[in-house]
Amino acid sequence: MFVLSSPSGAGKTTMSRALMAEDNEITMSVSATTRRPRPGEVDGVDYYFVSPDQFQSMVQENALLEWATVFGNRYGTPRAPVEAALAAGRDVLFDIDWQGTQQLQQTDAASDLVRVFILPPTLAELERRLTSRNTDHPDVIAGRMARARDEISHWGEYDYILVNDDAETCLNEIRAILKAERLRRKRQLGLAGFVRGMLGE
Ligand SMILES: Nc1nc2c(ncn2[C@@H]2O[C@H](COP(=O)(O)OP(=O)(O)O)[C@@H](O)[C@H]2O)c(=O)[nH]1
Ligand SMILES: Nc1ncnc2c1ncn2[C@@H]1O[C@H](COP(=O)(O)OP(=O)(O)O)[C@@H](O)[C@H]1O
Repeated sequence: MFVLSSPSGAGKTTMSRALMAEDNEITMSVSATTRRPRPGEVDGVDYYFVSPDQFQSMVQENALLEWATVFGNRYGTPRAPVEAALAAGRDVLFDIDWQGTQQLQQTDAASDLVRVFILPPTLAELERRLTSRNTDHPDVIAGRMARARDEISHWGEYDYILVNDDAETCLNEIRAILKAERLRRKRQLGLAGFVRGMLGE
């Protein structure tokens, strides 16, 4: 379970899309949200766009692995697709905030979790990226900047911290983390059999 968190605008979506395009062992967890779609966002691909009532039903049916309120909207991870992907031996990529990360940390799957936090090079650059993304009203951008300090204050709860200055460098660092974490002994299923076979036991 590979988690990417960052203040809004630091580059999670950019990194997630690049990773998904090149790595076919990982499945993106598509969150449900009550926020409205941005131009170009596709229902079922970027998010499941749901009403507040639909979201509340998902909470009550225990259909979400974790959920949180961010910028006045509700966001949550549908449980079934994640459990199916993990059961099939696939890795799962989560673009979720610190609240969701803390909730995953409290589940039985905590030892499966790899938590990566992406920092912007500066707050001024963060604001520039939010503005140049051209997807949010200035009031919304101001709200996201106001929350950035709060989000950043949780950096100490993550396993890896990256500064997304140059996008390609940051992507390379993410690839390196993923590679190393996949090589951990506990994640190499079938290794014991491989070694037994090699030793002729
Ligand atoms: N806890 C939790 N946070 C989520 C989920 N999906 C998205 N988020 C977070 O909600 C915040 C806002 O996401 P979004 O509206 O797409 O804005 P953006 O990240 O600036 O593009 C980001 O910090 C996301 O990581 C989720 O399923 N659970
Ligand atoms: N390393 C980078 N250098 C310059 N611009 C970047 C970089 N990484 C991302 N961006 C741009 O910044 C904006 C915000 O990135 P995005 O991935 O949407 O952030 P998040 O998902 O964390 O909110 C987008 O317009 C994206 O193209």
